[in-house]
Amino acid sequence: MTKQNVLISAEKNVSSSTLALTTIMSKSSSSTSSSKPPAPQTSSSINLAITRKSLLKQLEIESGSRINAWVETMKASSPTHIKSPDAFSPTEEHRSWMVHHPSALNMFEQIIQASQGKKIVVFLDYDGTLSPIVADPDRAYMSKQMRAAVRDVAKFFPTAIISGRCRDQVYSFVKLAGLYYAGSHGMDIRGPTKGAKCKKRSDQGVLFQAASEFLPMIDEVNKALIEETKSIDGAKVENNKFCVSVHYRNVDEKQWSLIAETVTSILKEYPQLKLTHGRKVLEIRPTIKWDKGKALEFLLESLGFGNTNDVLPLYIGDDRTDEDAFKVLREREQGFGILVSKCPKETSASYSLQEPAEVMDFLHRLVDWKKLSNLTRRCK
Ligand SMILES: O=P(O)(O)OC[C@H]1O[C@H](O[C@H]2O[C@H](CO)[C@@H](O)[C@H](O)[C@H]2O)[C@H](O)[C@@H](O)[C@@H]1O
Repeated sequence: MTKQNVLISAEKNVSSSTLALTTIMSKSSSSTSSSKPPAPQTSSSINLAITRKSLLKQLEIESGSRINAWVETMKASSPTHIKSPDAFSPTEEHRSWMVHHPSALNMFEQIIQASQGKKIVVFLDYDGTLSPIVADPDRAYMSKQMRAAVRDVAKFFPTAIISGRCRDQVYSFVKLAGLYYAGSHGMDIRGPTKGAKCKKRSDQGVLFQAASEFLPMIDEVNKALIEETKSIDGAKVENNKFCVSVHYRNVDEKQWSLIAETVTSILKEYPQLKLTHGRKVLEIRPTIKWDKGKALEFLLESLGFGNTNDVLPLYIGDDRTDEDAFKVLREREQGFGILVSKCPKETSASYSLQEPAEVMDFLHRLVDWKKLSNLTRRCK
């Protein structure tokens, strides 16, 4: 919807407010009609015109400032607007951030120390964690080396991938059967399918779907978003089954407010859906209380670690939506959140890694440590 359309719908609202106001005014004038002469037509019309004008102005300001707020957040969450620190000369801000969120590679010994007597469970986000961020979401492939690292980790530790993407899509990138997959921001969870020969792989082993009743609504919104954004150059709508992503990475920044307006005006018709921010993407999701943090808790429960301290969950992710999982770990005082980021960011994670390459190093170290400790145990 264009700005003009937003104003048209605002005007519709004003018309009904004005109508209500007219009714009140005419009621109050009729109740006093016996004692007072009706107000002259001209003054009433002038008053109404002024009220209508100021209401319209007010609505325009409110709608405009809401869009501005969205655009500001879109800019703030876009890497090009964040000053990327030089790895060799980090800024003061970055240095002090690193004090609070040190590198998980440098803190590896401490992490292992904390895992003594506990079972490590590994949770991994996909985009920006296992695969580098690229312009085309359909081509966000993970490297063979990364796949091998994840496969090795899954041999030694229960491992889950929790992504904003549709579960089947993540599986088509990762292609590893021995893992748990939680797609659509954790709303669609499937267990490992290793060894199973089933044609309908995608339906097999489904453990939980938190938002099945939203499927028709998500489909409808997806179609509306495709239709309304098709004239915006570079915009891309991705159907993630229980949620929808509207990408603006390839949209000219001057058009970002148009994207925000279009999406928010469609969502006005769907109060059961909410809008959140990702990396140059607007994400439309059901308002249910389910997120990556809930998915993490669900998976721990399914693995038999719901009510025990014998577990050390490690969650590695780069995005705002991963913060829900980092918060859960903080609240449970269990395990560690590891944020993948080159820039200082507000986060509930304990540690940091700079990029997917460092994530791969971290996974290798976990595997090497486990192999060595198994060997040492056997030799005793
Ligand atoms: O939870 P995640 O696995 O991190 O998924 C979050 C979103 O990731 C994808 O978009 C992001 O990665 C794209 C490929 O690198 C990039 O082009 C886009 O700008 C990023 O926002 C995915 O396409 C979305 O559907 C996910 O919600």
